[in-house]
Amino acid sequence: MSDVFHLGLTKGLLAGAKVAIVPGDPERVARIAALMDNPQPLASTREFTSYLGHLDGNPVVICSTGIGGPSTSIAVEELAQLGVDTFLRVGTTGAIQKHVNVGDVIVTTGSVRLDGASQHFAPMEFPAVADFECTLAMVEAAKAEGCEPHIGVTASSDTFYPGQERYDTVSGRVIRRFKDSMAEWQALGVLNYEMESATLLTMCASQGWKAGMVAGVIVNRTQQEIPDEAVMKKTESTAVKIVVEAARKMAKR
Ligand SMILES: O=P(O)(O)O[C@H]1O[C@H](CO)[C@@H](O)[C@H]1O
Ligand SMILES: O=c1cc[nH]c(=O)[nH]1
Repeated sequence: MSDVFHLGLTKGLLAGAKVAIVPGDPERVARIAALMDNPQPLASTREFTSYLGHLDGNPVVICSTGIGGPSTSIAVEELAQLGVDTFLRVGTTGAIQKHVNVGDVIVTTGSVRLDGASQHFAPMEFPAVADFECTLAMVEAAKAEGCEPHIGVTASSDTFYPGQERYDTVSGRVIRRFKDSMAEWQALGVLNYEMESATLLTMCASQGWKAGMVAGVIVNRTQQEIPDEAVMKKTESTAVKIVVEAARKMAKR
């Protein structure tokens, strides 16, 4: 029987893992686990697919969050209930700065809280900030992988379309709040859009857990809206290698 409400996991299944890798996409979980020793599937419920793997003998759990803050908040809370205290998100992302290329990697130091879920954990004045050690581990792993990562602020939105100011929709419009919002984030030096880091980083920073975030750039919004499949696969695979090496380092502590 599961020890938690949604994930279908028990403390025993996690074998004492303190570090979790948390991608959005459930299909990414097995690909991450394949880079570890003795990968074992654990559970699959709703958007939450989980595996256990080992890095230098240390257990690391991989569990997908699904898309967006609400399901991310469930995955993070239940993994913490099972003893995890360090969360490394690996995702895909849309860059908004001209100098950030498709195929590049972004390590997030903090997120603009364009979500709703993070406000259930801390008031808006509280920063969605990444843990320094996790961030350093991500940056060092990226460099070891031969990437010079972009390091900075991410806009993290509850919605893929209006919150990221996309007009390629059926209605072709966004509400006033988001009109010209991309230009504003660009002017403020924000690097990219994704959908889970505001929730993850706020939850962890406000509860004494560690969290970091790395993402592979699959589109640049100043150039194109639809990603190329082959480029997307390659970029995701680079980000996955980086997060596994960062997890190796964090699991050694
Ligand atoms: O690739 P993942 O981790 O799902 O991350 C990004 O991709 C999804 C949107 O396509 C959102 O979850 C966003 O944050
Ligand atoms: O543009 C993008 C690409 C991936 N994920 C997002 O949330 N936005």
